Amino acid sequence: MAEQLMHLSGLTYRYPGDREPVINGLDFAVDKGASIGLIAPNGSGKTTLFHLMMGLLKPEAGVITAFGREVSGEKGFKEVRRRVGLLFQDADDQLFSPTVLEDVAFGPMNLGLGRHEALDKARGVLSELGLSGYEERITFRLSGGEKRMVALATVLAMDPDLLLLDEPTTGLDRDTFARLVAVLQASKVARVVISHDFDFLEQVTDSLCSLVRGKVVTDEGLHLHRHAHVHRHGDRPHHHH
Ligand SMILES: Nc1ncnc2c1ncn2[C@@H]1O[C@H](COP(=O)(O)OP(=O)(O)OP(=O)(O)O)[C@@H](O)[C@H]1O
Repeated sequence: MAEQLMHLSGLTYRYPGDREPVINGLDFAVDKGASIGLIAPNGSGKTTLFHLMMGLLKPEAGVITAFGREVSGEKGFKEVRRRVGLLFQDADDQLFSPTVLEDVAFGPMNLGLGRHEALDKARGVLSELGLSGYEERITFRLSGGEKRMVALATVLAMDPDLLLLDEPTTGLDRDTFARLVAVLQASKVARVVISHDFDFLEQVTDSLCSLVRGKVVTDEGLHLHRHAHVHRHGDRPHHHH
């Protein structure tokens, strides 16, 4: 059996005051090297699932195992957050330093790198993402698409073992979209990607799942739907795995 990075079992979560749990007895495993697309309707609980995986929300039931250990308390999730990079749906939740370079260097410094090394690391990642020249830009004045790419840089700078990307293509223009696809295709880091774009998921993941009534489902129908969709609407050459 493949080595598991994370495993969720019987996970249940309900927002305060809600009658129905949005995540309801969910099972989900992310193996080493996995590349999973998560496509499901608005409000089905995708973002909630990511927040549970990061320990930002506490489940009312279920077990989360990460890197071979059951995680429950804040100490365990601190370790999870060092090794799992979450790209938030809203880049403004991710960026807080005055300049782009400071923002991207913050994570590596937090992981214990010296300031000089961390800044080098940050410059390297920015360049990889086509963001050379952005180092001294004022973070909060960037455009939506620029913010999203800088947010991705902050995540990649931490060399995560697992990437959780929440709608990473939102607000990206054609060229930036293509750059994101290229970066993800070149990366070996395990990933779960939330997107409503079948074509994008087809290019950057090798399996698909959905959320139905609070549970992860991986059915063949999804793949049929995907290919039908791509066949009808695809206008780019597709990367096949
Ligand atoms: N902080 C919150 N308090 C109460 N309810 C919430 C909160 N955040 C989300 N919800 C509800 O939980 C459900 C799932 O939300 P979630 O953001 O996880 O869905 P999603 O699948 O990521 O949706 P989308 O595709 O629109 O981003 C929604 O009905 C939403 O209204």
